[in-house]
Amino acid sequence: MCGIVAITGSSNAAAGPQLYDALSVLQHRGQDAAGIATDDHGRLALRKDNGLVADVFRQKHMNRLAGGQGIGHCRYPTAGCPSNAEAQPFYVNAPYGLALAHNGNLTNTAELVEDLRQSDRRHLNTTSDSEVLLNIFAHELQQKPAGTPLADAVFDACDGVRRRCRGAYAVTGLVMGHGVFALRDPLGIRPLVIGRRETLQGVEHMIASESVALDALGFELLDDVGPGEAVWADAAGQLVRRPSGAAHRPPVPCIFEHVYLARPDSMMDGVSVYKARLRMGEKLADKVFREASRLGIQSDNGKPAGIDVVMPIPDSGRTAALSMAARLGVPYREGFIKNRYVGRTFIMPGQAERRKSVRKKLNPIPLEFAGKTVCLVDDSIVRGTTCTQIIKLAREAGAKRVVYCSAAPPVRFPNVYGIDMPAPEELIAHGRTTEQVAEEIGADWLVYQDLADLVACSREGNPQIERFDCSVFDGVYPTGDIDAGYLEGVREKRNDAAQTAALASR
Ligand SMILES: O=P(O)(O)OC[C@H]1O[C@H](OP(=O)(O)OP(=O)(O)O)[C@H](O)[C@@H]1O
Ligand SMILES: NC(=O)CC[C@H](N)C(=O)O
Ligand SMILES: [Mg+2]
Repeated sequence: MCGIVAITGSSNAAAGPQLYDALSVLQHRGQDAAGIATDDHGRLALRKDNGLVADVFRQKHMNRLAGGQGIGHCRYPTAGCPSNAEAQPFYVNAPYGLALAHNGNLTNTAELVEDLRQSDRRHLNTTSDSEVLLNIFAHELQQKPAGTPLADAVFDACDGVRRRCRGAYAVTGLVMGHGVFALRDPLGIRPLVIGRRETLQGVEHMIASESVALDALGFELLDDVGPGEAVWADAAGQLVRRPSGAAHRPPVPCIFEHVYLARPDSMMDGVSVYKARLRMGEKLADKVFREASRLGIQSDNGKPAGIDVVMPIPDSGRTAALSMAARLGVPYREGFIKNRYVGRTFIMPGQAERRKSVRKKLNPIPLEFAGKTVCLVDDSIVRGTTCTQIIKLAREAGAKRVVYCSAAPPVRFPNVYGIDMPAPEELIAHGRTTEQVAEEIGADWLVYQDLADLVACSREGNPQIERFDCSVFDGVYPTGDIDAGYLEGVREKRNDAAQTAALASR
């Protein structure tokens, strides 16, 4: 995942600062690089670099990011390399001058690179799949005869992208001197929402990965961009939408957005992430009741499975822990305090950095642990970096027993749609039973959510969604183009050793 955004509108005299604010609200989606491109009366202003939003943009950059429309991106690298050359937005000067920001991963990049070089005679300067996507779009737009109304030409170019590109893509783009566009892949794997704001000067539109960005800037959530849908918005406040043939079908969104990636205060495809996480906690409590009775776990304190307290693993474990504690009828306690200046560890590149950061990020309050059976609740266990260290900390702080609960099922399969889980052997649950994972992480008892329950938690938010991308849990890749050879290629290119080497040479 990455965060993407676009803003345009009649009264929008200063898109730059607003894009900056939107990106800081989307920071949790990508901490590695950030960029903004604005249309300063037909002249492109672009600033991008590795780093957090607050570090990449200095006042002098903001002064240069003038103009009333533009796009922004914060990056979590999941394809190509972590160099600042692959920070986004990408730009090509023809036709019109185009900039593009992408969330997701293409799954046929190698073939597209060949086509772009051989048939389309286009130059690619990086290893980024997003640069490929921009060049496909640019080539398709270039094919439209002069005089075609621009929104139609952009929509036809989006048809071309859908025809040629496979995988997951939520896109915002800027057509210099004209307007902004957005596109979501035919399954709608990655999220994208449209917002609208009315001012005395007219109507403005914003398109963003998550609705929290709209909230923060005072835009009203109009709708989600539908699966396969293309959207055009211009400085005159016009919004035009072209649903794809598949748009009347519900999306197949990535369920991991609801588990971990998205902020809880976001709405995605009609689902409140917060409510979905509350339901996850309730279902997890039900699973604890079921498993405790199946395994005959005795209680020595009159509470379910003898659990004295429920504690969240900050931040993303918090919502599920809250409702789980209530359902179990057990006190909820904050046993770990988070250092607010350390970002998310899972989306950091490189395992060494992630491991160091967990300890810098979380510190226990010993009095909450001494002599107790503690139930630690996290949203998910992926590589096991967080839980292994946390359980050790809980024991050092005096916990008598550690029950570890994951609001998501075991993550056993790689992700190919824009989450950095490339190598199955790096996933702690890969090839291990729940009991073996418990032993590996040092838990006395480990409880995972069932997949059917997780899906039910998300579906309850929008029953029209029939299917989610649950590939990291069940190995079913909804785009239908992923085979063992492809997965092996991803593993080879992006395993931890390969990424550590790439980071060292960045
Ligand atoms: O098993 P692992 O490989 O450690 O991955 C899972 C952990 O990583 C994430 O936390 P993170 O620190 O990224 O973000 P958060 O503050 O939003 O919880 C997630 O919430 C889990 O705690
Ligand atoms: N996670 C993402 O959405 C990444 C976008 C793009 N594939 C990149 O690696 O830069
Ligand atoms: Mg976490």
